[in-house]
Amino acid sequence: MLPVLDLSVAERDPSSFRSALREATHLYGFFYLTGHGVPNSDIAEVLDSAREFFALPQDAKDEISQLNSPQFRGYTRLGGELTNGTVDWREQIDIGPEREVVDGAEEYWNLQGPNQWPSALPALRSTFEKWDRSLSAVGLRLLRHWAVSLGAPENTFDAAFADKPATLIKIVRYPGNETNPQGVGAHKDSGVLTLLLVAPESEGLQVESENGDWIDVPPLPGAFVVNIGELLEIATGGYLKATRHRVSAPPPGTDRISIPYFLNPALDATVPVLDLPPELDRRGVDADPNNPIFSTYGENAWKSRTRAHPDVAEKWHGIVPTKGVAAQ
Ligand SMILES: O=C(O)CCC(=O)C(=O)O
Ligand SMILES: [Fe+2]
Repeated sequence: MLPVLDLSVAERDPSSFRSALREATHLYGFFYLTGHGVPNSDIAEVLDSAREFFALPQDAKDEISQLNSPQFRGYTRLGGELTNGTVDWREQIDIGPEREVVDGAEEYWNLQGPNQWPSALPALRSTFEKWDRSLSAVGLRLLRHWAVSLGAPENTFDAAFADKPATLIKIVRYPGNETNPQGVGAHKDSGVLTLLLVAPESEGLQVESENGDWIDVPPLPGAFVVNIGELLEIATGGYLKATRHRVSAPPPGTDRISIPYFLNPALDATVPVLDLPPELDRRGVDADPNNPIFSTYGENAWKSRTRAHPDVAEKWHGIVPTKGVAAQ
């Protein structure tokens, strides 16, 4: 089982929390987080809204189809997304920061703009705006602990997130089925840090271990599953690992609901590369020719968004993305 870290311990004993954080993300790139302070009632509210949305008739969901959005926001129906060039069997809403479109935008600046909200569920917007505030606070706290645990000043990562962080929230449902075993294919997250909320009893997430085995990650009540993204791997020269993970489709007659929260810096931010203390080994960043990792967040995001949603990329941007890994 993955390590379980209790963020409330960080208040009274920061150094043991930080060592555990560094070790868990060096060894696994993943851990469960308890003691995060997000109330159970907020957790229940986002999970209930997710269920309410997915229970709407198909045309009420398609009202906010991602195909309407040059910024890759809104609803993707079953079968509308690819990872490793293979179809993922999940439906989802993508929500980002609510900002003005950039005039004459090129490449990754095309990711900035408005969300689409379903008229059938007007409360969804305020529910997820509140969720964004709570989870960004948890994520930024974790980043300060990571910085210190790696021998850097506490505020090392603050600047990249201070102005216009490009957070992405997904609300996802994987229906059980017999024909499409890939809920989402194996991938690394492209940003800095992911806080994943999983509905109780929603199985299917697996994380790749050092020796290539896949470890099951069942939900732990009240805990987030936390993992690091490619930019923290870059920032630490590979000392911290962005680990590949995947979701297999649940058994027929059941489903999986999950809400990943991707804490990302500003689109044009470059996450600082740390000078690690000599005892921490910079084992190098994974070099996968199918998955170049860019140090500017927007470039990394543009790579994964256009690969995961080639229909939006082609319709609005006239591009046929290069093949490769992407799940966001
Ligand atoms: O749905 C999940 O539990 C994980 C989803 C995921 O890994 C992703 O969307 O990047
Ligand atoms: Fe992921």
